[in-house]
Amino acid sequence: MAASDERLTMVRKTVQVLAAAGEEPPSRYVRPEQDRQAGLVAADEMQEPIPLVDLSRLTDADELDKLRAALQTWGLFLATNQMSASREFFRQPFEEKQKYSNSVEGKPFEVEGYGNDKEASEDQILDWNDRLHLRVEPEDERNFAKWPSHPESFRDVLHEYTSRTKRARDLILRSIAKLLELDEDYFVNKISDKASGFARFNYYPPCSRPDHVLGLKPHSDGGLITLLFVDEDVGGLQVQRDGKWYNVPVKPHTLVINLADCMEIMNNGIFRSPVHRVVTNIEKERLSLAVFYGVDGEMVLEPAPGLLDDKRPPRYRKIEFKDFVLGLFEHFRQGTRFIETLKI
Ligand SMILES: O=C(O)CCC(=O)C(=O)O
Ligand SMILES: [Fe+2]
Repeated sequence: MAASDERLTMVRKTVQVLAAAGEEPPSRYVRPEQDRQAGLVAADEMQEPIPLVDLSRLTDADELDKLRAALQTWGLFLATNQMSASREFFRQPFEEKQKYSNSVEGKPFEVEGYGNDKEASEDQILDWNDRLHLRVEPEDERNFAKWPSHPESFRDVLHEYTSRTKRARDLILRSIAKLLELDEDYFVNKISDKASGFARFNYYPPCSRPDHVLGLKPHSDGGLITLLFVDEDVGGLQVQRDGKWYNVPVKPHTLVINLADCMEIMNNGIFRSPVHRVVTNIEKERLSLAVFYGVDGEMVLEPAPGLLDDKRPPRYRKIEFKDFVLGLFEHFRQGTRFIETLKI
């Protein structure tokens, strides 16, 4: 094994451990000079705020209009909901969290579990976050060995929460189909009970150099839609529009819902999957819970035929979902977007 391969299979320290040591972020986390010059944390406040959509009123025309406006402008919107993300897991001692680790020395990296994102090359700039990543869909493929048993309520709360987010997913997919004048069930019928769903608990410790590192690098999510629950009083999520960064407002008991790349392809780019990032801060830790809903493993991704005609040709190449996933992870690590390579 080459020396560099050996280094990559070693278990990396979590960001939480680095932050607790109180040192400056190691060079592997520092963004390139050109990113830092632009001011890494800087973003504008939104002039017109993102609409707040009431999920229980999406049958009304005015609520649907709000959804359209939000998707056209930002690709994401806020939705009222209730659930408090549990901090308790990340507050436990390191050894306790390691029981659910995604990287055990000498074994291949696992997609599910606690730890860092996979490090695929030495030039990959790392993100200032630790995460717990768990499959929630299909329900019969959940790997409970990776689901924390402490706090005791963790499994029940996540199960309850994701049964609600799944209902919200279907409601939103139907509303988007309506806006596009497709059959209301077009997107819902494209996926089955085998469609994927992952919960990603992101933990961002305070960082001594917010001007040098990012909590999460610029990216768009890969699936259909993402339902994101963010910490009540700690901002950090920013969304890009026309090359500029904007702070996404923090509202208690509210979800941020954003479209993801598969949805952008399927709606032929009418509604985009927004590029977003997370910046760090010196004082406060931050937690978020993203539930990513995707499609079936066997699916072929392509723009909905009902949206195409002579004047509206397909803007994306057809691709099998399994090839899409491979491209997605490769590009995410490099900080680029695979969907760009599919544009016609
Ligand atoms: O922590 C956040 O606010 C955003 C998380 C995110 O974008 C992701 O997990 O893909
Ligand atoms: Fe994201």
